[in-house]
Amino acid sequence: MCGIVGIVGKSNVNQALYDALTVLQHRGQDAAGIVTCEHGRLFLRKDNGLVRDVFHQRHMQRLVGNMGIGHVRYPTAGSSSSAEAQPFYVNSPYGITLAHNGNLTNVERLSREIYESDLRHVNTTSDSEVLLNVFAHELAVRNKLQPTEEDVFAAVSQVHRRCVGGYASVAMVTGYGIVGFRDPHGIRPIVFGQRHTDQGVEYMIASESVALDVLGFTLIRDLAPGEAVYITEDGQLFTRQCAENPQYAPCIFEHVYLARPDSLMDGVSVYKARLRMGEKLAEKIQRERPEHDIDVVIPIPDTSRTSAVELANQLGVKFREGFVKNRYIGRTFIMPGQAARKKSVRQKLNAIDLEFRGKNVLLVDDSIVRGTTCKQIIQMAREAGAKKVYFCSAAPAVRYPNVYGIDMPSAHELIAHGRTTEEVAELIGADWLLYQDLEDLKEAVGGGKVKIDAFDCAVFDGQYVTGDVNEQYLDRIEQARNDAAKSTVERVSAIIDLHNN
Ligand SMILES: O=P(O)(O)OC[C@H]1O[C@H](OP(=O)(O)OP(=O)(O)O)[C@H](O)[C@@H]1O
Ligand SMILES: NC(=O)CC[C@H](N)C(=O)O
Ligand SMILES: [Mg+2]
Repeated sequence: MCGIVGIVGKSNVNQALYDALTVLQHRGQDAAGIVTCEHGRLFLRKDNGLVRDVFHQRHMQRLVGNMGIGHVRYPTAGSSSSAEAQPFYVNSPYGITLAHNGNLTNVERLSREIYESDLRHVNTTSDSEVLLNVFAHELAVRNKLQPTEEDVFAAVSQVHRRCVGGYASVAMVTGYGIVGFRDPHGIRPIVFGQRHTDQGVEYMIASESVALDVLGFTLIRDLAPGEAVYITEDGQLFTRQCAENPQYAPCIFEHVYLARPDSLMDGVSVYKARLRMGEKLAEKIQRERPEHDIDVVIPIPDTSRTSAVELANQLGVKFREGFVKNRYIGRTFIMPGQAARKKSVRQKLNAIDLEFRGKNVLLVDDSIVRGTTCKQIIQMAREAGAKKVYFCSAAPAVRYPNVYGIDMPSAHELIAHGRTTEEVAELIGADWLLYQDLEDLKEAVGGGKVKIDAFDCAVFDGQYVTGDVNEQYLDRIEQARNDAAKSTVERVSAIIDLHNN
């Protein structure tokens, strides 16, 4: 779940891209990049780090041009090296740059095809560079000096035929325009919008609607699964369904954890979905423990707050902020290694002892993935003097890897994999543990005003919507991307810039 943005404006777009990336920072903290285009030339700055650390004034001054794209990265393939920061660039045809959120599941086959049939060279292990090369090849075979929207949409259609997995992407065709496209299952989110200026209408494509809001753009809509939007450099907008058999299956985990609550995603308010998750949890507690002895409900900041407030309301139990979050520490779950993740939970959250002393507390989190957060938090609650510590998760047990753009490649690193709820409760040290039911989560997200009846819920039910994910594939990514394997890749790839391991 990286963050992507593209803007076709009427004046320099560098500042707007930067601002949008800061709003999307929660989607990726490892690397950031912006490329702009002026008079047929590209200006690119990308590196490892947070947006505020990657772009200094001297970079911003050089990023000139009225159109550009940007990216914040949370790696799910290859390494975290700055060589794999995005946007990626290929010089032919036209000079194309691309930023990608998601993960391709047939990247090995595509890499072979690109080399053997398309005669293209890819130098990194990033699936996004592969995606870019497939798109570039499909545009190149149209054989046009000046590509039209028809050519761009035809290339996207071919991308859909060849690529499998999750991909929401923006690509800039130098001197011509910006195209946004979404995979035929709509797994990863992407929206577009517009704003009126004295010089004319400006367009923006982004991962989440919150980026549009903050920059004064109004949301036009989400891209449908398989659909593409193309905005020419002079501001004409075209949309086209480019997939043969699109099927809505957006990733439900966006609503659980990934997205900001103030985003509207596929017409659903993430905030409202999280409120409904709290409501459903309360109903489950009332069903299973009508005689509960909970004195206080305490959220684990940040993401679980919304569900926890509603849960407390419905139960009629006091809601208290028992943990204070250090606002200068980022999200723990999307940090690259387990050592960093473990250390930052303690640095990030501190307990207000008075809220725990002598009480039966119900701690609420949005999800339990590796169990890094809840184990430490439960211990902190006990040290703060809690009598009993109950724990509930607004999402069901995460038991299966994600292969579509969330870095959970290894089933064995998931605390609930192959374990019952009672076993997990014991491991994390909770007196009682309650998970949301999957049907309730689906209802919470898809049962509001806008009805969505299918989701990608693979991390909860092991059903992979693209139909190509089998045991061998899962074994391969587990070997390549478990925490131990990743740390070796990181050490090696940090040494050289253009790397090819
Ligand atoms: O079981 P785990 O592997 O620890 O993962 C789950 C935790 O990680 C996330 O929090 P994070 O700190 O990333 O971000 P937040 O501040 O948005 O809650 C999520 O909200 C859970 O608290
Ligand atoms: N989280 C993502 O969307 C990652 C995009 C891409 N697969 C990468 O690793 O850079
Ligand atoms: Mg959290």
